[in-house]
Amino acid sequence: MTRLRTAALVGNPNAGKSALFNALTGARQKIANYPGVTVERRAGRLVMPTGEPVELIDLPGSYSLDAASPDEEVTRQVVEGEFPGEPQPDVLVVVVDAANLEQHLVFAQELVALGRPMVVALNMVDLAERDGLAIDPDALSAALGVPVVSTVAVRRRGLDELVDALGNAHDQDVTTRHEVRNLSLPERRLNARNMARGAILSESGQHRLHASLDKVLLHPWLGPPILFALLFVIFQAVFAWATPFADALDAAIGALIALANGALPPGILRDFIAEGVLTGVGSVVVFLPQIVILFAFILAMEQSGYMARAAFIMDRLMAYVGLSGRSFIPLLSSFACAVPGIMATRAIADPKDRLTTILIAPLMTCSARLPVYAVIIAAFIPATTVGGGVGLQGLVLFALYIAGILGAMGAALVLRRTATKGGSSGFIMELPRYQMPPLRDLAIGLWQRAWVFLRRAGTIIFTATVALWVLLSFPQAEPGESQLDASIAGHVADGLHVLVEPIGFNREIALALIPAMAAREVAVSALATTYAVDADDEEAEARGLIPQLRAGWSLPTALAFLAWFVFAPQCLSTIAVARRETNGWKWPAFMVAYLFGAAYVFAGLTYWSAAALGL
Ligand SMILES: Nc1nc2c(ncn2[C@@H]2O[C@H](COP(=O)(O)OP(=O)(O)OP(=O)(O)O)[C@@H](O)[C@H]2O)c(=O)[nH]1
Ligand SMILES: [Mg+2]
Repeated sequence: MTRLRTAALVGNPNAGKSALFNALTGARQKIANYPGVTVERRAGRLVMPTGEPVELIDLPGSYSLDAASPDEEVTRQVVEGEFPGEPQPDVLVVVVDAANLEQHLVFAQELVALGRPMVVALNMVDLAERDGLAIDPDALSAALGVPVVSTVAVRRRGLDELVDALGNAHDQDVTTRHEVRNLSLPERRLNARNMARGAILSESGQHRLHASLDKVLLHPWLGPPILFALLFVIFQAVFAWATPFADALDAAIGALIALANGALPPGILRDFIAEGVLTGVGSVVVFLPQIVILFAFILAMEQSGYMARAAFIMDRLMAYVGLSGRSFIPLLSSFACAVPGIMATRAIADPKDRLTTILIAPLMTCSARLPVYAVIIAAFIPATTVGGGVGLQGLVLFALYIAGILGAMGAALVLRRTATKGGSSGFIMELPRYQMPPLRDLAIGLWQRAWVFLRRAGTIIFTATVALWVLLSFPQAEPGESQLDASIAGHVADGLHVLVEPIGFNREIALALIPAMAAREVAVSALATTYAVDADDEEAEARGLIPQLRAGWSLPTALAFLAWFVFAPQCLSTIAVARRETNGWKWPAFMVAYLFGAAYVFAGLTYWSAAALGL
């Protein structure tokens, strides 16, 4: 008996492979209630009851071994042992959705026909039961000729049995499975229907509630306004609910700065800690509550199954600009961050669709823009309500998100007629069932997002801000001279200022844009640090960023700054991932050029029209 070394989770999209992977290995892979979440292979360690470790591999969902999209190709390669640098998995764990059995058995048969040792995880039996379906795993096992174990990945049910079956499967006799070999697709479909019918013990049919929900939510006229209204509420909440928490964080950071100023002797170290670290990085950290609120909504929409409906609703709009609804999920992920968004395009089969989606993904308002938008809104947009208790600040934030979406749609429209010309493919996406988001998963997801944000603050934002502080602090100014004028950074800013002055940007903005190439939030920390370094005395320094902005910027400048960040591709990670996903520099270079061009034009238009209106 040889030792079991590797096992791979395979199956249709949204079967719960990653949920099983997380439950078995303790990993924290992203799971969400729509197809196409996992787009690359991930390995983790599963410890068998004997104490032996097994490498468990989570794979992208797939409908067959004839790969249609880049993510499905990864699955095919791993399953067939062609993935570079990786041996063929010893055992396949085929994950099927119990409530969608007929459909999932089509691919399962293709896998069985490979004649490899395998176990079937009959997952989501809880949802099947909820829908009034009772399924007999033994009947299914007899029909497929492989062991079948019922599981509920999110409640950790059936995991021990699955692990046992996995251990035994390694020495399976695969010679008894000839009957399913070499069937055509229609034959497999027919077989799947028969097998599913044979395994279903009872069916009471309680799909009605969900069907009627979809009648409303997917209604051609009702669906879009409902989606729109929901997004509107989210942005209202981001401002309304976050304020007390943000104020408390702000006060805490203020207290830390006062503490540092009191405890340390005047000098370079104190300035470094107060101006560079606490003021700079702190100015970004205060936006944590807003980020958390935004993600609470996004995660709940993903887990409940509503997000896939949103893709369905958007499909028509997407078709107008030459994209399919398939692009919606990657674009939606880009609201968190364009990096996973661009990776999610691997689930798009058509190469031109995929390229277009990559090129427009950075226009979706990622969470790194939230601090930039929020600080300008807090400084320049009064916290009043307009008609019927709608908060003006939330409204402006909503408008900025819409501006990003419209920008992306406009860009797609142009690209599809020029650079990525070609017919657009049809929309095929199954709609997942609705379900209450598991609170535990929500909490884990939120914690992960908060942690990503804080880690960025501690690494990339910290580094860029400290580097800027050094350039701002040396050489030191003569008495009476402004520190900014004297510094190296000030001289660099003078050069760039010439370029951006026509679009209403001042020297501080010009300076902040340089380190903000690393990440957008750095624009905020850079401004905070610049004003703190340049402040004449401690009192001016302690006032914080928002009063400095109010005192130093005109409204047209502030609006132009917002318009700039709707478009500007200020994120090195996005550029890097675009290079990786398009295998070269051509498209990322194109992306950066067109986005900077658009940023310049739209910031300029905003500045000049605001100025003309006398704002
Ligand atoms: N109720 C219930 N929900 C489950 C179960 N397993 C997974 N889910 C949910 O089903 C959804 C899909 O789970 P994932 O693990 O992301 O599915 P996947 O097979 O990895 O999907 P792709 O990566 O897109 O191929 C998520 O919302 C999970 O919370 C289960 O046994 N019961
Ligand atoms: Mg997955």
